[in-house]
Amino acid sequence: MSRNLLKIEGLSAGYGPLRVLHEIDFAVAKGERLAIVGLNGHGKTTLFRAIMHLVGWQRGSVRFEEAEIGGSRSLGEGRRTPGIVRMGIAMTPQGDAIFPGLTVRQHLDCGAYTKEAWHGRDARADKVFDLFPPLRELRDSLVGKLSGGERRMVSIGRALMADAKLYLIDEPSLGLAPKISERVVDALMNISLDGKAMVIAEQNVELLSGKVDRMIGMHAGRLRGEVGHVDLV
Ligand SMILES: Nc1ncnc2c1ncn2[C@@H]1O[C@H](COP(=O)(O)OP(=O)(O)OP(=O)(O)O)[C@@H](O)[C@H]1O
Repeated sequence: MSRNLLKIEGLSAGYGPLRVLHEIDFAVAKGERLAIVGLNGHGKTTLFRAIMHLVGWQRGSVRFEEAEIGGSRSLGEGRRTPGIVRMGIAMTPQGDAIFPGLTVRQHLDCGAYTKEAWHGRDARADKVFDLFPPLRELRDSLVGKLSGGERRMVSIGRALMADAKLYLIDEPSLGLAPKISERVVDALMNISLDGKAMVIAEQNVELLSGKVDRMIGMHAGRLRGEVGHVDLV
């Protein structure tokens, strides 16, 4: 049995004629918290979107729990987005993708996508409230009325409602004041990953430095190996 939850080999992806990712290789082990760090526009979001099968095109191998979910047409079931979510990958998209007219609790319920997650949604919501205490009070508030930090908590909380084994968190600090970003990141570090894993895409390296297990740099659609923050620019 492999200790890798996710293994990516030779992944290229893009939109129409634009190639954004170039032959990416990396793996994420069970229990690991990994950061993909790089400046805006270098392909972090596209990497997450390729894992979820949401890019214009992709080729190469993406294996999740040893099952192929990558893009080639010959690879069969499990490679379309709903199937990938059901297999156990949950993404918090960049910019939150919230619905202003829904309440906090309604958002959380949206994330309970699988049958098991839906049946256990009250207990799961309770765990999200333990992780993000301000949301407990705000459970019946419309998300459109919340602050940026509270909305980020809702967006991350929604991903935690799925019955997922791998969490992809895209730019948790985006648009937030430094203190709030730190609070959000601390919460991410407190999520228990027993047999699960988390990948965080971020451009603020300082925020994650010393907190995640491993950091890989991304530049112009290529991974640059493990980095300290000095190597990144
Ligand atoms: N839907 C799309 N159609 C065409 N080009 C796109 C699309 N989404 C992203 N791109 C292009 O792909 C490149 C990589 O963008 P991507 O969003 O993956 O980078 P990123 O590192 O996540 O940066 P950011 O934090 O700004 O999202 C950019 O040149 C961007 O303009």
